[in-house]
Amino acid sequence: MRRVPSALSIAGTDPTGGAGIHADLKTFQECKAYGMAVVTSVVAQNTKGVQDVWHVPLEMVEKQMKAVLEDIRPNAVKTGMIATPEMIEKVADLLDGQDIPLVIDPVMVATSGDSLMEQESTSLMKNRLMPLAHVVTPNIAEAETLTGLSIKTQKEAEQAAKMLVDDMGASAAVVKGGHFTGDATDILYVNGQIDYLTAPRTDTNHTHGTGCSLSASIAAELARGNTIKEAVTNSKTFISQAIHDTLGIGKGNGPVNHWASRLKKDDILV
Ligand SMILES: Nc1ncnc2c1ncn2[C@@H]1O[C@H](COP(=O)(O)OP(=O)(O)O)[C@@H](O)[C@H]1O
Ligand SMILES: Cc1ncc(COP(=O)(O)O)c(N)n1
Repeated sequence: MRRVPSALSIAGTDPTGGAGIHADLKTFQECKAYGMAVVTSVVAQNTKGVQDVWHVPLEMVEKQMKAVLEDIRPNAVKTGMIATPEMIEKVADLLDGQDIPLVIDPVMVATSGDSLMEQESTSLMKNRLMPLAHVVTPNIAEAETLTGLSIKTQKEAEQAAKMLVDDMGASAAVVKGGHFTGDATDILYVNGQIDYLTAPRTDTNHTHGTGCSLSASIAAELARGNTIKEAVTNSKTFISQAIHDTLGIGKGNGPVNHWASRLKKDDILV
């Protein structure tokens, strides 16, 4: 019998497979963790945008989480889209005290610009979820909403990362620089130290699900027993390859290539 680490995603759906739990499960598999998923919201979306959202009733979110947790103890958990204040509270209550490494991707807006979180959720995200986070992974806009800072420079992104940890209680923060210009530089703040993780920017609009996939990779790496710094560094390599080796799927902002690192030329259909 083989033993593998397991990782759980608590997030919304994307029927085109590029973002949300679909991206998370693909990433867990690629990053060698057994993948599990609790659905928070069913989202009718594609690479062009979000058409509709249906929130799973609270008691069903709770039942899904309990079904997993009473049977299989995940080695790491990640949260993605948790849209309403009530759902944030419920998820936080169920994760509090579990002592499982937790990655929080504070999903607020899709790549298409459509909102995925109610505005009233921000304070609960800050007060209830953030203190439970081993790693929180906002993009620039999300970091601005959480900290109230205006982030135009990397120094300001550093300041936001420090606030998320020193003032809001996360153990580590990665402020992602995907929406800056120039190299794709993410700022990691952990153990009182700032690190810059830089990759060349790929000239593409196929970035649907980049944030989901990066945070899922960090969760899988933590599940495998890596330190936060190792997990974030390895995940940066994973996402950079997945963005660079683009698939060209969909009519809008297409998904990343989760199996880029092992895809051979012959596997590509033309
Ligand atoms: N065009 C790109 N080329 C290379 N890396 C990118 C590109 N766009 C985003 N990234 C990287 O993808 C990850 C997700 O970042 P970002 O796009 O900012 O998050 P989100 O999807 O949450 O908006 C980060 O590691 C970021 O640096
Ligand atoms: C269900 C769901 N969760 C998250 C995102 C954001 O995706 P991205 O990683 O592009 O920010 C999304 N479009 N849909």
